[in-house]
Order: sequence, then structure tokens, then C-alpha cells
Amino acid sequence: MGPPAAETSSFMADFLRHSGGVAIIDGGLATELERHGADLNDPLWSAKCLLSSPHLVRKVHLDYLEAGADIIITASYQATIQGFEAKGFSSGESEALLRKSVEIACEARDIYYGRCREGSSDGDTDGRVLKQRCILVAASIGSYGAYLADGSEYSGNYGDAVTLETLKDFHRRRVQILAESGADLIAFETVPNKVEAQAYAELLEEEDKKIPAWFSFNSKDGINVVSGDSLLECAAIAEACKNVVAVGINCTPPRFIHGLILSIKKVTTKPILIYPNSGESYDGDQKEWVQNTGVSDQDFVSYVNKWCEIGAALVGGCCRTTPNTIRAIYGILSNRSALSS
Ligand code: MET
Ligand SMILES: [Zn+2]
Repeated sequence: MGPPAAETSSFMADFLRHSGGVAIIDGGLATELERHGADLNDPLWSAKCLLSSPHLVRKVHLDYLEAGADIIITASYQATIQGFEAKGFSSGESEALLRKSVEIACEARDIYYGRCREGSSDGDTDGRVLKQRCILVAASIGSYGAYLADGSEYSGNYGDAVTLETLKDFHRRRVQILAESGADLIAFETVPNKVEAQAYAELLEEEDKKIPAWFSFNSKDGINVVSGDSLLECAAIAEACKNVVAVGINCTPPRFIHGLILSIKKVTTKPILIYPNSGESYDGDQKEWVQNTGVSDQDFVSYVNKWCEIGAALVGGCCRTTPNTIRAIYGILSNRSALSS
């Protein structure tokens, strides 16, 4: 059961129908790599594992699939040609590393399908979800601010010197490579401001290959995106871009999500995606998460039904969420479809 044909405009509608109306996105990738001992204190962040521990990346993707995720997001969030070149890689090697992030996720999906074939027929084995289903590989693209690794992905403030053209030039080659990598879609994640959304939309429209994409913004006040730009204006850019198959919010505290979904609904007819963080806050100066400000997995999932009722069609977790979070979301959504059938 492969993903729906990418060239059709009904890509996401077909996928969501296969998934029973709501699809599950994976949880934090970097968080989970760190929990398994990876040291991500590096300008490449999680992409460092493409070099140092590709097997661990594959294992984490598999853990998310076995927790019930229908979409896995590659380790390319902070993987950039510029970032790899700064480490001494050639441009060819840097491009190969980007492709490798997708290859690893595709390998995990293949291994998973193999386990499903061997597994039990009811789809649940030792707490692992082994259910043959349509699974998408989403190639992650983090913001320019993520590449800078100076906390500006959470301020969205790049200064006046960084223009629309700067951002398009910065992202162009990576978008091209990932569009042709075999990924099912591109996940533009944690988009902090309007100019970067515009840059992505223009790059997608310049591409020959009509790769589907989602735009996912982050907010720290529950109203605007982190830069202070209007979420409505940002979401309207996504709405106007033909390649965009879903629009939403990630890496934002759960308590803000309800209001943000209602806002996005005002400007889009596209499926809405949300994958909040645990609610803990990130201290960009200290480069660490502030503990004890977040919610438990149970509290997190207590919101999920409500989010779906008001229009979320893709739900998962971002930083500080784990396979347990995704397993809990899977449980809630399975109960929901059992009740409605
Ligand atoms: N997909 C990325 C990750 O989970 C998103 C990071 S948001 C700062 O690692
Ligand atoms: Zn995050």
C-alpha cells in the first residue's frame, strides 16, 4: 500500500481517507535521539546523527511507526548544504547527506512493512502497532533561523539584511534535492515568520517537480507566529500555494493549540496539522529546555479529541514528546474511530 500519487491535487484527501479521517504524525525526533544518548550540541543538531549514528535515526523512525505514526519526518531539519560545508564536506557530499536522511526514513518504513507482514493479524503485538497502512515520509526543512542555531527560529527575527531573496537563495538547493529524494512530501517546519513562508511558497512554485508540502508555523503567544507576524497572513500564503497540502502549527505549547486551529480555519480549506511540543519552554540563550513547565503525555492527549473535533486532521508531537506520546494519541484516536463506526 504505497502513498497516493503525488501529482494529484487530492494527495492529502486520499491519504486521510486511508487513515480513517485523522492521521498521526510522529513525535520529537531530536528529543528521542538525545534520550538514546546522542549528543546534539552542534550546529547540525539532529542532522549530526546522519553522520555519527544513522542506525539510531532509523531505530527512532521505527519506534514511532510501531507507536502508531502514519507520517515520519526525516532528520534533515537542521541539515543544510551550508551547514555541512562548514564542516568541510564538499557540496556533492552535502547533497548526498540530505538524500541520506530520506533514505534512512524509507528504510525504516520498509523494515516496518516487513514486520507487519510477519506480525499478528489484529495489528497489535506486545504493545507495538503492526498494522499495514499507508505511511508517508516527510522530508523536513527547518528555518534559516534553525541553521543559524542562535535561537532565531523562536524569535523569527533575522534583521533587515535578510530579505526574501536571501531566504530563497539559502533554501533553493535543499528544496530541489529533497523534492527529488523520493520523499512523499516536504515538511516546512517551525516556520517563524511571514517572509520565510513566502520564500518557501515561491521556491515550490518555481520547481518543475510538483512535490506536495506542508507549512507548519510556531507561536509563543497563541495568537501570532513567533516573530509577531500575523498567523492569518502566514496561513494565507500557505493557502494560496498549490503545492501545499496541509497547514498548521508545531513546536508550540498544547495550551495554545485550540485557539490557533480556530484562527487557521478562518483562512484555509486545507487540512490542518498540529504537532505541539510538550509545553516546556526552550531557553535559546542556555540552549536547553526549562523543565517542569510542560504537560504529561496524559494531559497532552486529553486535548486531542477536542483538536480533532474543531478541525485538526493530522496530529502528532514535536520537541520533548516521545513514542509514548504517539502511542497515547494512537489509543485515543482508535477509540474515537471505534465509537463512530
Ligand atoms: N522534526 C523536528 C524534530 O522533531 C522538529 C524540531 S522543531 C524545533 O526534531
Ligand atoms: Zn520542536
